[in-house]
Amino acid sequence: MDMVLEICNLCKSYGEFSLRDINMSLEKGTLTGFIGPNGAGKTTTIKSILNIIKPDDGKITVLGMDSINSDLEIKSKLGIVLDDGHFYEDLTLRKMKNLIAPMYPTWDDNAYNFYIKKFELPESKKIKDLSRGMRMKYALVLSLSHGADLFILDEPTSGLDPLVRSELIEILKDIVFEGNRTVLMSTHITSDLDKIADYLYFIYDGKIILKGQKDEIKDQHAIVKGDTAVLLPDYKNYFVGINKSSYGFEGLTDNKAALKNVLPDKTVYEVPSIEDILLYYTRRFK
Ligand SMILES: Nc1ncnc2c1ncn2[C@@H]1O[C@H](COP(=O)(O)OP(=O)(O)OP(=O)(O)O)[C@@H](O)[C@H]1O
Repeated sequence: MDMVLEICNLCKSYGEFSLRDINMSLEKGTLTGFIGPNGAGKTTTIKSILNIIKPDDGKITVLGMDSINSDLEIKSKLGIVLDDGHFYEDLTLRKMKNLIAPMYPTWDDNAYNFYIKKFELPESKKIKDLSRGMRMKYALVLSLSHGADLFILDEPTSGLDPLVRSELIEILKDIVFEGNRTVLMSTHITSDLDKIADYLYFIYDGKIILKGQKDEIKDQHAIVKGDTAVLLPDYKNYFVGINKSSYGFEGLTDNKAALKNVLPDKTVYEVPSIEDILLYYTRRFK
């Protein structure tokens, strides 16, 4: 398997918060969703990958290179979209491009012109006059024009209206489509990942508590509903969490196959959304 990012035992502490033994591997040509509640450690992990902050421990290899020793070479091959955008606000899109292009030996002006048109960006507007969605698209155009192999995006869809969000999601889908480019994106908007993610990493309080192929995770879990009377005494072993009421129970199982053997047919099993999974795990660890 061709790995474009490998994180081994990454640790970083800020006072009471600790990122603990984060391990992550990204396979070329895939899109990985990095999810978790506020303050879980997503941005800290991403900033460690980008060598913006110094980890206390661990090793990060990006595109086969050490993240600290090969910082500049790695940056030239990354597409980065962070919340605190790194553009000169008073420049127009065209002027900003003219400033950035010479920094990349691989810059492709035809690609730039193609994507500027495709994403319908107004080149003569100033950066400060762009909407949030336009900024995201502009950052992606620049990354695509210098031939980035790995796209690292922190909350790219937050604050965007549903139409612009779905447009951006289509763009990200296209980016990985040919199998040569890889995307890691952190997000709170899990419905976006339901549509496009190949892999998921779920971080909670500085620790990865669930990871794997999205389809496998969804297949292994189920939202289960039924009459409380059918629950066996050891039912808790099968559930990540369960809510009971006078109408019956609803819970998330992390072992659908085993539960189906012990609970009767009239119990209902539904495919969980990523949001369901995130909520049940967050409540369990709270
Ligand atoms: N420079 C810093 N100094 C001190 N504490 C920090 C610093 N940066 C982050 N933290 C703390 O580290 C923890 C993790 O923050 P981080 O930004 O990585 O979380 P996150 O998962 O990206 O959250 P969100 O979804 O809200 O963006 C938080 O408790 C935060 O307050």
